[in-house]
Amino acid sequence: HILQRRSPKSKTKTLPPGPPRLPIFGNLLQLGQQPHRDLASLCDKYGPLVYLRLGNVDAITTNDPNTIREILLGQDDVFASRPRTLAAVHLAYGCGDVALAPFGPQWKRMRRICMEQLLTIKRLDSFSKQREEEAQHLVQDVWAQSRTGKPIDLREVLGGFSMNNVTRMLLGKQYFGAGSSGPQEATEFMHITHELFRLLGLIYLGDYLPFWRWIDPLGCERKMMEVGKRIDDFHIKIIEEHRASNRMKKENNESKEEAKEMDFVDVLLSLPGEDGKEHMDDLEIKALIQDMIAAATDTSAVTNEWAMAEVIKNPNVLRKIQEEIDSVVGRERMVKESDLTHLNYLRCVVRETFRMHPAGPLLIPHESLRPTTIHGFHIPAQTRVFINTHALGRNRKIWADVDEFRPERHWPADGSRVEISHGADFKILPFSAGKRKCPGAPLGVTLVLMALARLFHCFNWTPPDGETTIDTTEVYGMTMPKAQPLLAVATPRLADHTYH
Ligand code: HEM
Repeated sequence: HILQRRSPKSKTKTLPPGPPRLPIFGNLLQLGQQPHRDLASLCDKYGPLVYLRLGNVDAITTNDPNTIREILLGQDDVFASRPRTLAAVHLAYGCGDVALAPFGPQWKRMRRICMEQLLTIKRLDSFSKQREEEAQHLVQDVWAQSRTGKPIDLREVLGGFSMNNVTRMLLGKQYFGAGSSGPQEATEFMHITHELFRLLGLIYLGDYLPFWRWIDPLGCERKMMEVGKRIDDFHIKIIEEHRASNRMKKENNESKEEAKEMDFVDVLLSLPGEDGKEHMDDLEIKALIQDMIAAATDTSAVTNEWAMAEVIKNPNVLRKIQEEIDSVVGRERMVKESDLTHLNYLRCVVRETFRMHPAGPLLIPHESLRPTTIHGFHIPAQTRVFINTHALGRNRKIWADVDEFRPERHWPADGSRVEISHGADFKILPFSAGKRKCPGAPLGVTLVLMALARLFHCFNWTPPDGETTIDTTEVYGMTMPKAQPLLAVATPRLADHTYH
């Protein structure tokens, strides 16, 4: 399968194998509505490392653990950049954030703020009470809905759980429920966030064919600008509200210095800026607010919905999860965060969910900073890298019965604690690895385990009346949700007093 290709700059170098391409479009038209599946078929046909030409952009894709390890760890310094896509420019403050920023001093500074100021163990611990309240709110919401006997929309319930956890930590307020500033603001906020994910996930032709931007028949770029502006209005309002509340606190001599009282926006407002400036630029603060909301909410909500869908489809798995929680926690109290490390079978369920439904099916695309070589093949500078984690989890060379949801396959022979966020073998990669790996993995894992533990401990779950199974069709996006929201019937399984 090794095709000799000539790149304009390096006439004799051999690019990795890949499909034949059309003039101008290259291989663009070979990617359809499910690009992760199209890219997987190309790996089946051409091998573990495939070269594509997408319009005027060089690209590679892989679903192979050793190649992924080489890209993300072995050559981390070459592949740690991001492409400046139009969505990133219009929706992430000109790539001034962390997640979509090209490699360089600005990304390093923003990433350091994330790691050393926002997502520290101490800071995350300081929000454990809020997370506990949100878990209780989730159970009570489902309990109240279960009394009607009607199917519950789990997408709505789990989306609210993730969003509330994130906004309480980030903004100090709940968006859905008693602490909300009003249903209209919450709905608008949720709507605009969904629109943001949709646009960030698009493979927009204008990124690959410059002439396309002149035509833009669906008005994509205009839409990106519109959404970017509406989100910016939200961020401006958030910052103004915080400044006003801090001024009032100062006038009343109240101090917010205790770390446990500071939400993320307060922390950012208190940090010095670059080059000796007293404060960070508002643009940087807005970009970080944006990243925290975008990176934390949908990823955990989508993972929870998939886990619930697969478990409801597999009643044996549900029974085993419940047996484990009953034996570790009992039936007289709710699951607490400190229980989560002891729920090894549930941890296998989450690992299996990530194998089949990774929240970032192509991670966030990486880009090479300079020319390099992988497995002897030439990779030009500025090559876009699609690490196909969806296809990695379904790679038949490394997994058996890939379409079966079987948590037992992750059970460690020595009975040790099941690791969710990383694994040396690179056979699943839910949070990536290397310089760009997810800095929110510990929080993400906690949000996922907690919601699942509570919902499986407190309720029995069945598909809606008349339906024997759960549809697991997916729809491609930056995170990849089920095509249809998950509906299921909940029946309380603990004594009434336990729920209050
Ligand atoms: C189940 C939950 C989550 C999953 C599955 C997940 C997964 C990912 C993945 C796959 C990436 C891309 C890595 C790469 O391109 O190599 C990423 C990046 C990122 N995630 Fe998460 N994530 C989750 C939760 C969170 C949370 C809770 C936060 C923060 C509060 C967060 C913040 C970020 C940030 C800032 C980046 C960009 C890192 C960079 O480019 O330097 N994530 N995440």
